[in-house]
Amino acid sequence: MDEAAGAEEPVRCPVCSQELPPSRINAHLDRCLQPPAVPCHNGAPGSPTATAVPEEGSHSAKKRRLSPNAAPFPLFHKQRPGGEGASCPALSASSPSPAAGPTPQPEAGKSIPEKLEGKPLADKMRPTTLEEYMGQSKVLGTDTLLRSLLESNEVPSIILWGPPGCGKTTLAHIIAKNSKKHNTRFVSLSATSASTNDVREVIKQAQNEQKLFKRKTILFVDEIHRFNKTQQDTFLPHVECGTVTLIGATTENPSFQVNTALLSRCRVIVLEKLSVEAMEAILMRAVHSLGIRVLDRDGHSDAEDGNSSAEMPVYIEEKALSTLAHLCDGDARTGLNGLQLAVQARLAAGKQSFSYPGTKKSPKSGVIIMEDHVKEGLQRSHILYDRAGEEHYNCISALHKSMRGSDANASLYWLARMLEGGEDPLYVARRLVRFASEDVGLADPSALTQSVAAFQGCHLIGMPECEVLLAQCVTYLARAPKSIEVYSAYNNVKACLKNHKGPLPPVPLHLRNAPTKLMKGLGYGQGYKYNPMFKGPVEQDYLPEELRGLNFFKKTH
Ligand SMILES: Nc1ncnc2c1ncn2[C@@H]1O[C@H](COP(=O)(O)OP(=O)(O)OP(=O)(O)O)[C@@H](O)[C@H]1O
Repeated sequence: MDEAAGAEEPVRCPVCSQELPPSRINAHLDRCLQPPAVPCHNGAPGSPTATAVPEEGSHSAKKRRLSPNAAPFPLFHKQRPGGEGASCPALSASSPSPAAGPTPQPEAGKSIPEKLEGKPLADKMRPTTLEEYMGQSKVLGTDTLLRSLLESNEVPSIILWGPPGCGKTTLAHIIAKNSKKHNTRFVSLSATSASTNDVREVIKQAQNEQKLFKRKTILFVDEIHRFNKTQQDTFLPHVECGTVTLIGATTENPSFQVNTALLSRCRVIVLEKLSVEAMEAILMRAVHSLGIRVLDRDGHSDAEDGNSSAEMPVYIEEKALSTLAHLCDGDARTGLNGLQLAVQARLAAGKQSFSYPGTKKSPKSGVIIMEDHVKEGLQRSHILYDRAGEEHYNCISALHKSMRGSDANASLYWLARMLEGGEDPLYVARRLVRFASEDVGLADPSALTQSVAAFQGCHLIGMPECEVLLAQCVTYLARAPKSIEVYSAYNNVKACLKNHKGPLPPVPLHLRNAPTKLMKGLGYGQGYKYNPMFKGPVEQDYLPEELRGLNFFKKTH
């Protein structure tokens, strides 16, 4: 450490937050770490809100082993929830985060119900290595930039942008685990609940860590788009000077939601919805980890029937896994939670004898999870409504037709089917704007105002609050008088243009603007009758000569 430079700037004790000259910090730290607890609080017990655990074998780790009852050292051991120094829920820092632990293995000796206890299956199955991380080969494939940066531990500041459950948090944890090998701290914040002070606190600790132990800090900010401009600005200088390496995760387009200055200092990594194949691999890994046997179409199990001492073997149809992989819309959390619910529900139903349909195989005894059970295991919304598939189009069509038929009741039903199924409210709102013009049209021009307002309202407040805005607008549109006059007339004009043979007729000279002398000389604007100058109706043609007499409002298809 540069002592001379440090002498000018005091450093902060990560234990008690006291500011000290750098020359005194080591002695002070030794005192702070002495067992029994030496009160070195400066009136701010547990004030640092982030926690981290030291590297095995590091100086501080050894100290901790020597003094198990030492005063809380929030930088170096996990805080107890609710206890003194309990961390802000928005904030956690770790080396051994759940993700940084060992690869989830079938917990030997435990029954399936026991394995399903506690944390959600999706959390238990969170990959801890790039090898276990499925899909996303475009950004993480063998020859990609990100992969080589990660392998050389050159982690740049990045923004991970992708839909829910596609693996943003998981990737951040894998990066953290990888960096841990190179003596880097990992701190995570959730932008939904962290305050600007929390951010400042993390940055102060990162500065101290750098000064005292030359340790880098990776700061993971989940849902970074939820931070306001001031909060995002707080990171800026520290990202720039390398005090923290920022990994932000967002489901929203960062071009709109992340400050331009911050964005320009980060690489944006676009993660995609997980493919069905990746989902199948994720589910298969979970099924194997739980010790569930997979039955193929012929009723063959991937484990020998007689080789297990399990009292109640659990089977799952291959088809059920495939359906789950299709229905969860590339969201691994939804898929794994759906699997968990299906298994738990079938376990609760108890052991049964079943013969596998369509085969001559002898009946099996145990628990079987079939396609229908998996659908039940998924949230009901995911069964009723497959956002990516046909149901999306079926439901929007049903909504449109119900409103056109002025059936407010049915309209609300289809609206709810979509929203409860996780449809993007802005997609529905955009369709309503279109409907207001296409089907209500001039019979009630304020329908357009209503629907645009509903769209903006949805944009402002998001789900679930915006559902009532959409319900109001849908009811308004269903009850409104209908007119397709403008819609049909415009279609007639488009058809006329499309079917026109030869060059399009020129704009009549009298309708042309004549801003220059030359144009005037060419006859532009000549003979044009300026309507306000006339008391009564003005006789004047507005269509090109060859189209005169054509009435698009009357013309039928
Ligand atoms: N690429 C992947 N490979 C394997 N498992 C994955 C992958 N992506 C996600 N998962 C599983 O899904 C769970 C949820 O993923 P994760 O928390 O990383 O999603 P996310 O993109 O951060 O979602 P959100 O935006 O909702 O926070 C993980 O715990 C893990 O079990």
